[in-house]
Amino acid sequence: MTLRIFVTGPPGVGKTTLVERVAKEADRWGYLVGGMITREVRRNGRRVGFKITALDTGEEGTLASLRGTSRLPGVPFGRYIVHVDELERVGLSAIRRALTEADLIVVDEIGPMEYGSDEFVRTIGEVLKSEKPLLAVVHRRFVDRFRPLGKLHTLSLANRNAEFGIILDEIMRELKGIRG
Ligand SMILES: Nc1nc2c(ncn2[C@@H]2O[C@H](COP(=O)(O)OP(=O)(O)OP(=O)(O)O)[C@@H](O)[C@H]2O)c(=O)[nH]1
Repeated sequence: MTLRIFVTGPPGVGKTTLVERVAKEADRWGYLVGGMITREVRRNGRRVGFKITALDTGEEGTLASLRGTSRLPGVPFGRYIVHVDELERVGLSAIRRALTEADLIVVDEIGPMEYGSDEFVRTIGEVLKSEKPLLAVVHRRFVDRFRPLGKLHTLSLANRNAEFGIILDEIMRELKGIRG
C-alpha cells in the first residue's frame, strides 16, 4: 500500500512548516522531493495573499490576493481572488514533474482555493492513482474526503513537534524501502 500522509489542523498551527521540514530532511538524505508549498504573504503585518513555490525549481506564483491588490486575473473566493492560471503554471507543473521524477510528492495544500481549478482536481486524482509516496496538507473542510485514502495527522500546538518526528520517520522508512 503506497504511503499517503495527510496533515491537517487549524489555521496557523504549523502544517506548512512541518511539511517543509520533512521535505528538507528527505532532500538532505538525497531523495528527490517535488511538488508545491503554499505560504501566506504578509504586508505591514497583514495577510494579503498566498504564494506557491515549486519544490524542485523554487519557481514562485501567486495563488491568491486580497481583492483589489493584484492585477492578475482570477476568480473571487471570499476576501480573495484565486489566480487559477498561476496555480496551474507553477503548482500543477511542479506536481506533474514530481509524478515522473520525484521519490516523494508534496502538495501543500489540497483545499477549497486549489479546488477552484478543475486541472488541479484531475492532477490530484493522478497523484492518488500513482504509486508515489505522498505528503499533503489537507484543508480541514476536505478531511472527510481524504481520510479513507491515507494516514491523517491532525496537528495542534501541543503535538506538532512530536507529529513531525512520527511523520518524518514514516516517510524515511518508506523512501529507504523503495530506493535504499
Ligand atoms: N515555534 C514554532 N513556530 C512554528 C512551528 N510551526 C509553525 N510555526 C510558526 O507558526 C506560524 C504558522 O505556521 P504555518 O506553517 O504557516 O501554519 P499553517 O498551519 O500552514 O497555516 P495556514 O496555512 O494558514 O493554515 C508561522 O509563523 C510559523 O513560523 C513550530 O513547530 N514551532
